[in-house]
Amino acid sequence: MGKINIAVDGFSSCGKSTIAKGLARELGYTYIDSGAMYRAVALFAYRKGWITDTEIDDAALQMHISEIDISFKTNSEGQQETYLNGENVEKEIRSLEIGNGASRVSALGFVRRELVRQQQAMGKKKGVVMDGRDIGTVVFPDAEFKIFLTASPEVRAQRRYEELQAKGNPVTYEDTLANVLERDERDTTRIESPLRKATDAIELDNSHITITEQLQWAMDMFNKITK
Ligand SMILES: Nc1ncnc2c1ncn2[C@@H]1O[C@H](COP(=O)(O)OP(=O)(O)OP(=O)(O)O)[C@@H](O)[C@H]1O
Ligand SMILES: Nc1ccn([C@@H]2O[C@H](COP(=O)(O)O)[C@@H](O)[C@H]2O)c(=O)n1
Repeated sequence: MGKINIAVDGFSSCGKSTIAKGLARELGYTYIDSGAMYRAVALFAYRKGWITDTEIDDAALQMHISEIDISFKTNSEGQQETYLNGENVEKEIRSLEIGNGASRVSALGFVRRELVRQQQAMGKKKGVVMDGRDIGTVVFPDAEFKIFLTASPEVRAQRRYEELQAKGNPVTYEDTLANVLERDERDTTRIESPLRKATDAIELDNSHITITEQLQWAMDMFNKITK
């Protein structure tokens, strides 16, 4: 079998990018973080003043959506970083605030249609591991291998809290848990492409397994599917 596309979906902060990056590294595939694209759109809208605590100026965002150019580059340490109109925004898009803004702009149909179009173009030649919320259901419904990752909200919040602390981002565990729960609620209940497990996805609850064990599980599944 030639190269395939791999879809990794699941709840916020459950380890999707960790497992997707690991698979891409092992297989020599391209990793694409679709959540970073929604985060970049949110950052663009924040900077323009189109997102407040209570509202989004969706008319303005829609009118200017074609001005948003999102790309990825690999840095000298081999890490993929997100660029918004040529500017490296990797650090800025990882805050809880931008994560929350991303989950708000991602509910807008015109935003989803534009990003899904770009994501499908990236997967045309196969050999892509993409993580997100709608990869197995909407972006690559024909992906040969689909993973649906879960973990308890408390485990996810603790992991994200430790990660942000380590990066010098002074968040509290309580705020991190609230962010995870709020995004889960919005992502699963929105009208446009809500987070769902694709019927042909394989589910993994990684609450009590290590990063190494989950990658081994994914590689075993990949080998079974492609043999
Ligand atoms: N099995 C695991 N055990 C312990 N920590 C893990 C495990 N998997 C991932 N992590 C850690 O959990 C944190 C969140 O992981 P990751 O960024 O991969 O999640 P995500 O689902 O891609 O998040 P987001 O929804 O924000 O895109 C990271 O700090 C990562 O190192
Ligand atoms: N395919 C996707 C990916 C992401 N989203 C939304 O973006 C938010 C941020 O994504 P992370 O993966 O970086 O956490 C997320 O909460 C989703 O609302 C999406 O809708 N579809």
